[in-house]
Amino acid sequence: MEHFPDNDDDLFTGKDHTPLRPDAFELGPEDKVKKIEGLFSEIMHTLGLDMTDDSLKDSPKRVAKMYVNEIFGGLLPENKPGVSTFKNQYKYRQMLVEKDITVYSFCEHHFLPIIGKAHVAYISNGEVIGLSKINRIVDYYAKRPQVQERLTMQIVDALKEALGTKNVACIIDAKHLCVNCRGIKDTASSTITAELSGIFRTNPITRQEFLHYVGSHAKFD
Ligand SMILES: Nc1nc2c(ncn2[C@@H]2O[C@H](COP(=O)(O)OP(=O)(O)OP(=O)(O)O)[C@@H](O)[C@H]2O)c(=O)[nH]1
Ligand SMILES: [Zn+2]
Repeated sequence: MEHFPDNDDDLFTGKDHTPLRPDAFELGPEDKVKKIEGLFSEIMHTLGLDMTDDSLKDSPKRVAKMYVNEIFGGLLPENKPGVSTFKNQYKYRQMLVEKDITVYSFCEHHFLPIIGKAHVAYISNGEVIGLSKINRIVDYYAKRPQVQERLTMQIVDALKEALGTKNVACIIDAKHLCVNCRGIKDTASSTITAELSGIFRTNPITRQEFLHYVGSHAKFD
């Protein structure tokens, strides 16, 4: 079955995709920490917690710092990793796959963790990228309130832009704690998303080669 409609999804749009307000960066990181600290203290107080308790009193500040600088640090453009490329002087013409990249993200519906693996592939158009930069791109976009579909597309878009090729693919297999530990409480299920661009979308042999390397049994055609 064809899952990929023939539209312009191979084109790099330059869009970030995360729904940010135009004034998203009017407050600097330090002011954001201060504001979130006050708001989170209010949440804890409302839950009935004694905010003078020695163990609890610094939690709002801890949470605020963690939100702004750590788990949602990918909302700050200055944290976007530099992805300088260099010439493919070794003339390697085959697929490169960076597999089992750790994904720690947070679901934007419940603000609970999404934990899994990303597998990323590209075929060089003359430019190559340092391997660790692929992991860094995954981590940058993961550190936002996310849905897995958008995260997968952002990784592919960022690599298309950096490498100047549309021959990029990403599969993410992740557990959503909002599904595992609350709501339906299904601890076994995980979610697979696949963004396949260029030849990974149009050529079933290239697609199967990628799936073979990452050990996926999923069928895409
Ligand atoms: N498409 C998509 N859905 C997600 C993702 N992460 C969480 N969700 C789902 O978002 C949905 C939110 O549904 P709602 O009905 O508004 O929220 P809810 O009442 O908390 O839903 P339940 O989890 O079913 O209790 C849930 O079905 C979640 O499983 C994601 O990355 N992608
Ligand atoms: Zn959720």
